[in-house]
Amino acid sequence: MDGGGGGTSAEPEPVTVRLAAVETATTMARIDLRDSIAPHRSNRQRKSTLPPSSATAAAMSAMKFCRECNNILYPKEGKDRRALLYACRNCEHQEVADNNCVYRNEVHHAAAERTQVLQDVAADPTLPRNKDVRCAACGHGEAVFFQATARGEEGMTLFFVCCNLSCATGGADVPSRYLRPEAVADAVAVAGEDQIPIIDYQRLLLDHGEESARLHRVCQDWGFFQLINHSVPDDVVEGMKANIQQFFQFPAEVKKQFTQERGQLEGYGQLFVVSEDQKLDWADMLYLYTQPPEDRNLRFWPDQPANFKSTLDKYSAAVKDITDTLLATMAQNLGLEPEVIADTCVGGIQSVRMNYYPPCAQADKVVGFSPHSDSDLLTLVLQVNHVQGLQIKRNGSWFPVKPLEGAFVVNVGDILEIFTNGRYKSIEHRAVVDPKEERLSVAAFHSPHIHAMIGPLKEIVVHEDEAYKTVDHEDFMKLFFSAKLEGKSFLDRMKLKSS
Ligand SMILES: O=C(O)CCC(=O)C(=O)O
Ligand SMILES: [Fe+2]
Repeated sequence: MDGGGGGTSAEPEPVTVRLAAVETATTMARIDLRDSIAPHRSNRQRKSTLPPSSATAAAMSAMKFCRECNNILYPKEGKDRRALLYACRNCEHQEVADNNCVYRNEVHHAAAERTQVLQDVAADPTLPRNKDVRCAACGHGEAVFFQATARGEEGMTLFFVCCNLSCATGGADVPSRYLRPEAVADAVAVAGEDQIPIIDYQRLLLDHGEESARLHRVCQDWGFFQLINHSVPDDVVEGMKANIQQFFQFPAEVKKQFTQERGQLEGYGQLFVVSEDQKLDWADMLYLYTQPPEDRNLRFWPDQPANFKSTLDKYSAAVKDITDTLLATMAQNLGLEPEVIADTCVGGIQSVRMNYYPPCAQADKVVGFSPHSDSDLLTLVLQVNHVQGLQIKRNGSWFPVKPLEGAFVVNVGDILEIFTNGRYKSIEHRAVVDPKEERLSVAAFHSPHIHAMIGPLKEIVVHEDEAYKTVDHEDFMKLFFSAKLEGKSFLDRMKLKSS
């Protein structure tokens, strides 16, 4: 089942309904057989590329007129003389062309200011759409387009308006469903404070003394750590990053083939969309069940990029392997036989959630991923690009995590807190959004098998009271979803009153 803040989706419309402008100015005149197509340029460069100077435009559009009757001369093939002629359609006059260029189409590409574009144009259902363009400002892959005369320019201008709302509006119009005033109110710990602890996986394997003792303390004090020197091969990690970046760049119609089914989590969409008036996270996700392999529903696994499935397969196995090792070490640290936890993980459930957080010009008014704790045993998060956004609740304020290149951010989930009767802490965390750049992450959630009982391990509570209820895994998930849907703290529901 799900780890983390997973949920149901009544209307899993992806968040990518925001926009920016890409403008293409098309000036028609006489063809020079070599069309000139200027590459995309930034706003700053734009002034020098758009529009063509009036002198150039005039030269390109110069027309010839009949010296007998003053009507327009049209280009015509002169078969006898094997030459290009200009002929009058009113009288018999014709003359040999002094230049073989009869038509020239100049296309200037430039990211433009939105001087004339109405803000809701991207939502206009009557306008044609194009999915072969990519917005220079936000990377979004869908635009509406229309033709109009641009002020002070000759010829027609073809306007492309990005369908990414926050992009085109400069963030002025973040839809109200995404506005989260509470996000602004919450204090964020000042930069310069300690970072979350680092655990070296190789040292953990080699010496079961110092590093594993540190791991034990970290799980009690922080509930979060970065795992370096882990065993997932670089090519698998890099392959995973590349695949997921490519997937989220596909046009909406490609991604929508994998859309979640109503009331289900798996697939492409958003989390916990249950009603029209509900606040939404500024994120899209692709959520897949990956282990045990027989639980995979390949209908939701993208078939492009071409090696997506094989990469995720390798990634899933490698990450599960690390998780099993970490859990065995933790069990020993808790004074248990390693099998006590490991046995619950034979046939254990792993799901992978790939998170895409588009940039938002009003980043401090939206939330990428609402505060939550993960409902699993252990989560391993891979940061896909350099943009940070994960924050954990520590000493009452939000503590920004700075992921190390190639490391996993690992966190204790609710089930591990319950198994350990509260010794290990499942920490609330959230993701914030960057004003300019997209952010991507891949979270792998690990839970016991579906028949496991979820409650304090009996070996742990020999001499103490149980602080949490014991329920079977299916009831646990039902409780998780109902708490989530009612916006209640899930762990509080699992706590026994006396604790
Ligand atoms: O994006 C992140 O860094 C964290 C995502 C997360 O917390 C989750 O998927 O449960
Ligand atoms: Fe999470």
